[in-house]
Amino acid sequence: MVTLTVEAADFAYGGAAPVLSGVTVTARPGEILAVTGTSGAGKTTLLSAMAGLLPARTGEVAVDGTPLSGRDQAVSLGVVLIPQDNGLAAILTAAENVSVAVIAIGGSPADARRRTADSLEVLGLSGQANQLIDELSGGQQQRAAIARGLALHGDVLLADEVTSELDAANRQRVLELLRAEAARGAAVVLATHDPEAAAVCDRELHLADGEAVWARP
Ligand SMILES: Nc1ncnc2c1ncn2[C@@H]1O[C@H](COP(=O)(O)OP(=O)(O)OP(=O)(O)O)[C@@H](O)[C@H]1O
Repeated sequence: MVTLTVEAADFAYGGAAPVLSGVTVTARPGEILAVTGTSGAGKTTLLSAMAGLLPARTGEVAVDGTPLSGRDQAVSLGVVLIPQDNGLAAILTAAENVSVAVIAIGGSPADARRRTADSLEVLGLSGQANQLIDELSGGQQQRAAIARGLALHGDVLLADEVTSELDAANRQRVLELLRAEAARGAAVVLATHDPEAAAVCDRELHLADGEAVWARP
């Protein structure tokens, strides 16, 4: 079980003014932290920084006290990102997308087969396992990306707008799966503009006007 901390951090792209300034937040094991805000408020920016993809201009992002230096190191520390654009390889099947990711973090082929079948099943995608991503609907692709994220059994799970294309039943199922991830000890962060999704999270950090304030500490 690990804790991810963001300490007095500014996040910016290139030489531009910071998107977010003075952000301090902790993602704790066993909890779901909601990151909310309107479009463009900086939710993806914050999750990218938590994933090791965007360095802090000032301040620090750390996992159990180890400052993040890049995505590969974050992966080795157990930080899993389910990106907003799903990040799936369109020319692979749903099952291949999940299996390749499990093998990339050191899983055996047998492990990958088992975790792939399990994670696709809980997301209701067993019947689509061997379909190419290109052949899936937007909501099915979103669920395949979530399956891939769950199959990695991360210590930190960063979920960026993962319910945006889902119907009510699937949204409910995904929120329950995120809760189960927290229950096994993961620190879960959910970026969302959906107030109902945010409401089932343990705490809520709201982004607005370049700052992060606690809506529910
Ligand atoms: N790669 C980038 N280069 C430059 N600016 C960027 C980049 N990515 C995002 N931004 C800018 O950072 C700001 C925050 O964007 P971000 O994607 O983090 O917001 P968001 O809250 O996730 O929005 P949405 O809900 O629409 O996904 C926006 O003004 C955006 O234009």
